[in-house]
Amino acid sequence: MATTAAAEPGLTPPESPVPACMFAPEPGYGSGPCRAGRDQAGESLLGESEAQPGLSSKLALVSPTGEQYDCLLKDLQARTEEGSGETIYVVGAGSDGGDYGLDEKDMAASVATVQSLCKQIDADLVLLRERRESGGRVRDYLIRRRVPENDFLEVRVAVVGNVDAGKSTLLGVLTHGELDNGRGFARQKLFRHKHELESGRTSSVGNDILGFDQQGAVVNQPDSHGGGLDWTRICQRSSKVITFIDLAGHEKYLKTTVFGMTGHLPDFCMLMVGSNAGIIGMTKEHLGLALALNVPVFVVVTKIDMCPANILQETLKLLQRLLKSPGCRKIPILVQNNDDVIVTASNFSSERMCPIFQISNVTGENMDLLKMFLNLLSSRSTFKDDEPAEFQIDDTYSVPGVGTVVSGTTLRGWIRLNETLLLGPDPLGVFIPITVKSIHRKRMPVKEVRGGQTASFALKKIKRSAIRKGMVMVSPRLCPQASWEFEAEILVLHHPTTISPRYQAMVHCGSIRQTATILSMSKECLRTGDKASVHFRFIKTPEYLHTDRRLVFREGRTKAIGTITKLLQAKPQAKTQSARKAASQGDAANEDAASAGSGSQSQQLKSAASGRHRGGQRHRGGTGLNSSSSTAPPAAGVGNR
Ligand SMILES: Nc1nc2c(ncn2[C@@H]2O[C@H](COP(=O)(O)OP(=O)(O)OP(=O)(O)O)[C@@H](O)[C@H]2O)c(=O)[nH]1
Repeated sequence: MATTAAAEPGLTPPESPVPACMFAPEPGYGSGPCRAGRDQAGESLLGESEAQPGLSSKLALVSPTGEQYDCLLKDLQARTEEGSGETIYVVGAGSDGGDYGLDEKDMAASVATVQSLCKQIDADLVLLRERRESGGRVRDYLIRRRVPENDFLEVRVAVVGNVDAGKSTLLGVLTHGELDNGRGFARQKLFRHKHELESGRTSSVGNDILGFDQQGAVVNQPDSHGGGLDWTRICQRSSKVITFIDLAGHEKYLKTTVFGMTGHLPDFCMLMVGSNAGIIGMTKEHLGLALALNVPVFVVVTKIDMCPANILQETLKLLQRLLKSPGCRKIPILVQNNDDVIVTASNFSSERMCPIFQISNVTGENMDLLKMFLNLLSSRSTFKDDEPAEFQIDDTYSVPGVGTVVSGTTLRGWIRLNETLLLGPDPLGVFIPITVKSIHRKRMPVKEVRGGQTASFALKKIKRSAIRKGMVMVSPRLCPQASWEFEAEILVLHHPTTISPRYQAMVHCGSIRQTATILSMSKECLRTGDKASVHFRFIKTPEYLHTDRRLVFREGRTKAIGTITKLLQAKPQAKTQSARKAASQGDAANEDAASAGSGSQSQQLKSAASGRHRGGQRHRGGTGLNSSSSTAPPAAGVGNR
């Protein structure tokens, strides 16, 4: 990964930054799914008649006919669905090539129409900006659907960057609302481990939340005594919650950082760069990782309060050069005002645009722009109501008085309280039935979660030692199968010599993190820059995989990225001692669950253990049964800081 991002600086001459206005948001009614509605509605809607302007005109919202109104409504519905519950809507700018802007009367009539549309879909309208164009005023609105009580829109942002770039400090400032003193004051509130407090280095994957209300105001309020955050209160008051996945900047913790980027499924990646230090250490590595996983990146340049102007300019120049280089192919945009925020946020999920913020955690300069941008980000995950549930586990806990708790991300479908899902695969590839005892979203008890949302589940009658990161809980409808072996198309980003069969490295895929051996490949050997189809085999336990999922394959300085193309069932192999041990532990855990289970659940369990839900076969394997070292989260906190 470093190679993709790293090799190019110096090759591409620096160019002047692209102005944000080149990417102005599309007019509220001029594009997108409305087209279908318009086509159905026929020519009369598209065509501009003397009596009634068409939907592509800037006057479309002034006094639409019934038919036009229905079409506008359909369009808005589709757009809010696509934007996971929200969209940016422009009033006063048609897409018919006419001049932009409305006079006061037409603007008032148009806004009344949009308000009426919003009422129909139970959404609110928030004015983001108003500008003057040749024909009058143009306004950008945020339209956000109201969420039911105890629900909120969720966006995950991975925070990466080199040591001392100011990651933890920025999160402290954003989530606690107090500026830093330049000597580590703000980050104190976030540290999880004693050694992190002493060294100031982040070593594990941390979670912090920032809530926005329907109007876009931050709702976080640290309590006046301990300075802690009441997550439940934040979630109850928020219509959108940003979860920051705070990842370590030090090379020594790169494995954890990769896990955070693959396993926690971020919607976006916030790459932090210290303006005085520039693009050093792990910056390119982290950028390369985000690119490899197709996660859109925005950059936050910190410490502008203490950086001489010429050094800041140099850092920005190198950053833009790096982002534009053939390995990245991004369009860097320096965000300088509210207009730039709106334009970049509306186009951000396109993956190509890369907004750059310049902030100070000490003076708070430009912090409002960053907050506004975060409020406008929409989740990239799409959700279909009828899909079978799938949840990937990224951590396990033993919570006193509660029992075994797993945290992770719901990939699709609904998961409801007291529902029975299949948990697995164990070292034998078996999935066992498991009942969801309670559900928390950001420490808040809820009755259900759906695709795209992170959650923690307290599970009935299972020991924590029987669960490991990378396992899944899925709907029985999926009849899950575990795979020991798979094929992937991979690209070697870096290897000091050549890779050949029998080479072993760590595969990261979602929350799966396990060493795999290369059994065969479509080329004799692979060097940096080579692409090939490669046949892998896990060394410890089979895993639940999907085709088309991205993976990262790495060991030391060797890095490759790829996509799974085929799942393979392996032939049985002689059981080794470690496999026997793992199997016996697995069986013991299953028996625990079985003996504790009652009635139909034990029955189901028997059928599962007898191989009904068994994927793969009996194979050699390691102890696989959880060496997870996570500790119980404090109090009711389940799965989060
Ligand atoms: N003057 C100034 N100091 C800052 C700013 N941001 C962070 N700092 C200081 O920079 C130091 C490092 O900040 P951290 O937030 O610990 O850096 P980090 O990127 O989280 O580092 P790791 O956790 O080790 O990856 C701390 O002493 C902060 O007080 C800023 O904008 N201005």
